[in-house]
Amino acid sequence: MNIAIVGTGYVGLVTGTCLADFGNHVICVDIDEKKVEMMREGHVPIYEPGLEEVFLRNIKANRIEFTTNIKDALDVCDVVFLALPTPPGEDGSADLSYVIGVANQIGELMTSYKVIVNKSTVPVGTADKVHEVIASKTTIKFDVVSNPEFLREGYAVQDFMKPSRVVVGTSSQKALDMMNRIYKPLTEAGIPVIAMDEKSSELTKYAANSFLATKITFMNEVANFCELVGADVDKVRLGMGSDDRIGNRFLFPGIGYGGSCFPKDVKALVKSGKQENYQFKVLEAVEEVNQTQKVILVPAIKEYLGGSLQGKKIAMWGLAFKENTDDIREASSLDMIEELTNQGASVIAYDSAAMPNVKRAIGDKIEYGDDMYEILNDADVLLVVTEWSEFRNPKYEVIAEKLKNKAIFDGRNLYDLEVLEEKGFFYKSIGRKTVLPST
Ligand SMILES: NC(=O)c1ccc[n+]([C@@H]2O[C@H](COP(=O)([O-])OP(=O)(O)OC[C@H]3O[C@@H](n4cnc5c(N)ncnc54)[C@H](O)[C@@H]3O)[C@@H](O)[C@H]2O)c1
Ligand SMILES: O=c1ccn([C@@H]2O[C@H](COP(=O)(O)OP(=O)(O)O[C@H]3O[C@H](CO)[C@@H](O)[C@H](O)[C@H]3O)[C@@H](O)[C@H]2O)c(=O)[nH]1
Repeated sequence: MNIAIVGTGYVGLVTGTCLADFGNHVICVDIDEKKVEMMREGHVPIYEPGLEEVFLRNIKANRIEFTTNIKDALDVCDVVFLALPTPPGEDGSADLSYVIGVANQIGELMTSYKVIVNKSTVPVGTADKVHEVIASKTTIKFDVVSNPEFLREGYAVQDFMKPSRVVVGTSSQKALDMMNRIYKPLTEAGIPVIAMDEKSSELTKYAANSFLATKITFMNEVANFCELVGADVDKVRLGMGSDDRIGNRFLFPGIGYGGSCFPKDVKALVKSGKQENYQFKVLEAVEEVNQTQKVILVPAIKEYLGGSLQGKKIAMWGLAFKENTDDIREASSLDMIEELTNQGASVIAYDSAAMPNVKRAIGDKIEYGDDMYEILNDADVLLVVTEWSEFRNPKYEVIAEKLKNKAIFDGRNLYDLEVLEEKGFFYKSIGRKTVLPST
């Protein structure tokens, strides 16, 4: 099948590359000329482990091409996926201007029947809006489908190739048949395609992300309570998660959820509720708790350092919102940097992937280092922010030798309490006993 992908970011490029790998001919469209040029030259413009190999394989097989001209794609493709940004507007609702803008272009330029598939995360009713916009520009037949994407950054290719399900929202049997053809390689591997109406499909995406954000936030509150009563959240997590009605995944407490999706999607669902005079009380609380959780270690560092952060130097391991990505959107690192520097501390950070993005965002507000151990020189304490594997088994002797104080504040619970106790560190993590040095 000939497939167009409009918007070649995380979702679009992964979708396009994987659909090409299923044997389709894919044309990727993006307005960013630099990005298109890079892709034409065989470079993946985003940091996504595992993507380059599949990308290059399909370029070599001439199954994927790139253009800035949407007309080129519309002339030859039967199915047009929209993978466009839907950032939060000023009031928290999803900004649909990219999606509606491209819908207008499609209406003006299409010359034959098309299935327009919306992969962006959009509020309930967007498929109807897109339908209206296109229909106002053309008399040619078309269908609009909602097909939300559930991939995670850092695991995007495996999530696309082996999702737990594919959700397809459409009221057109013809469009559903085409979607079933596209996803046949997945259904043949036992992955269900769940068909439903457009609105239910659109809401499924927000409900899934909001539920996962709630699950994490609930565990963060349990962790905070564990600290007050002397329980260990890791044990509570195992005890709870073994009940398969609860499940072990997304129960890891930490320094709040970030990224380009959970924060914006929770906000957008709260806003959609308000527009219907409905108050999502649980989600409002989730947002509030998450904001506090992101900086929860700052007062602990301040207390450890004698009640003031003025003139103190904090070494930070990790800046990305999670491991395996260079993405810093809504990353807890940024909230902590803001809070620490506002209180007079300086920060020196190391992250193997996210430093260029942080430099672009906040420049020399902090210092950067190329070596995870060198940034510890003369720092007062170590703050672990992202769960990159390279931080999991560090050289404790080097940390102890370089830091002014043998103190680690860990937002990801990476280390064993017993090991840190034996090594003589002060060690504060989330929802577990604080390890105090014996002397
Ligand atoms: N990033 C994720 O992990 C993820 C996962 C699931 C769903 N989503 C949703 O998918 C959508 C896209 O997210 P993303 O992270 O891929 O965004 P992104 O910002 O990485 O990519 C969007 C791309 O669209 C391009 N673009 C903008 N306007 C355009 C236009 N008029 N024509 C052609 N291209 C245009 C941009 O240049 C950019 O390359 C959002 O709604 C997001 O919420 C994202
Ligand atoms: O047990 C957990 C799991 C995650 N997180 C945090 O939650 C955030 C989001 O993590 P993750 O879900 O792995 O990353 P995303 O790439 O943002 O993926 C989410 O957002 C995407 C965009 O909508 C969806 O497609 C995915 O299904 C959904 O998992 C990060 O800050 C993580 O550190 C925790 O604190 N504890």
